[in-house]
Amino acid sequence: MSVCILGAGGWGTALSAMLGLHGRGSVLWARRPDLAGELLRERENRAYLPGVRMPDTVQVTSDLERATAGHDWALLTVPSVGIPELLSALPRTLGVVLCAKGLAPDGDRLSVLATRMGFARVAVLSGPNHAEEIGLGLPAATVVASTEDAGTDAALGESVQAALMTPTLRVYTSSDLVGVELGGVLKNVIALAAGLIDGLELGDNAKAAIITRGLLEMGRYLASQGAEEGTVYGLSGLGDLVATAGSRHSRNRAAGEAIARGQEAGQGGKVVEGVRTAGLLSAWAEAHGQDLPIVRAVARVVAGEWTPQQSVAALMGRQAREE
Ligand SMILES: NC(=O)c1ccc[n+]([C@@H]2O[C@H](COP(=O)([O-])OP(=O)(O)OC[C@H]3O[C@@H](n4cnc5c(N)ncnc54)[C@H](O)[C@@H]3O)[C@@H](O)[C@H]2O)c1
Ligand SMILES: O=P(O)(O)OC[C@H](O)CO
Repeated sequence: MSVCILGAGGWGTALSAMLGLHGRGSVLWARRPDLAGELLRERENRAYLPGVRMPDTVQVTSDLERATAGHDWALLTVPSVGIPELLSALPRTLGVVLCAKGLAPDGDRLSVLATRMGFARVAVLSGPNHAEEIGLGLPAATVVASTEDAGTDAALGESVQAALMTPTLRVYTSSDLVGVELGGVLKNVIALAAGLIDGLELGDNAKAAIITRGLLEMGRYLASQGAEEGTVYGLSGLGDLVATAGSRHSRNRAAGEAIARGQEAGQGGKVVEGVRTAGLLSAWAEAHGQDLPIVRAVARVVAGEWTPQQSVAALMGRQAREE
């Protein structure tokens, strides 16, 4: 069985390479014909995932119709900003597995957007999964969530689980689409905050505090959106927060560190989802009278309204309270 992967950045490339390591086939769609040509020639994605070989079982194309032909569902591995455009070009009968850890332009979940656009079979894939490690075949676990609610299809999750489960990737299913999807979205913002602490050299205690209080904030937001209570403590929540906030691979953590050091937040053209997410979530919290102080602090820093030091002072100066 060949897996259709739409998006040839780090994540799409890693999944195709991982499947190839285990003798499984895939077709990888790159939006830019020049990138598709380079991947076919070099068998390595030097811009987005250097050092990972793409086995011959990976087919590459920049033709979307050719990529999806004969496939019942596809993994969508482009950044969240590219999801609306990609969805609009896909047949509504295709099952779509959303892998981006970001929000739609209006702040909605990407799965809500997909359902609104007429897709009846929607799932999300999320977990502590750095492309740099998955692509090399290092062991990892992830979650695919789908549900019968809102017209989506629970069976899609099981198909994805069967297709992606290999000796190096353990895939769990979940019926909590909201919780799994939002865990990956929120953890990027908290990882950015952890990076600010790294860049300011504030120490391990501060980092532990931001991760722990950040997890609480994640749980608060997930609950407000109807997620199940335990999901934030699973792979897509706590698991991904741990993997990201302490990682040398994380672009979100590294962006926070760079900002605190007065450097450019950009990561060589690679997507840093937390920057846009922080603004969207902070605006939501303000509009709904919700308390998301770490999200707000990160949003203000990335918008240039606060210095990193001001964000620390704001968080430390909050009113005394019970844990
Ligand atoms: N890199 C990881 O370890 C990892 C792991 C899990 C999930 N994710 C998520 O997957 C998504 C993609 O991340 P990535 O690491 O692959 O990004 P990346 O920065 O490595 O690459 C982005 C790719 O998407 C392409 N692209 C940009 N805009 C596009 C558009 N409008 N339409 C089609 N293609 C477009 C770029 O040309 C590039 O090929 C993000 O939401 C990220 O949070 C990443
Ligand atoms: O590099 P980041 O910060 O986008 O994180 C990558 C993955 O989401 C980790 O699970």
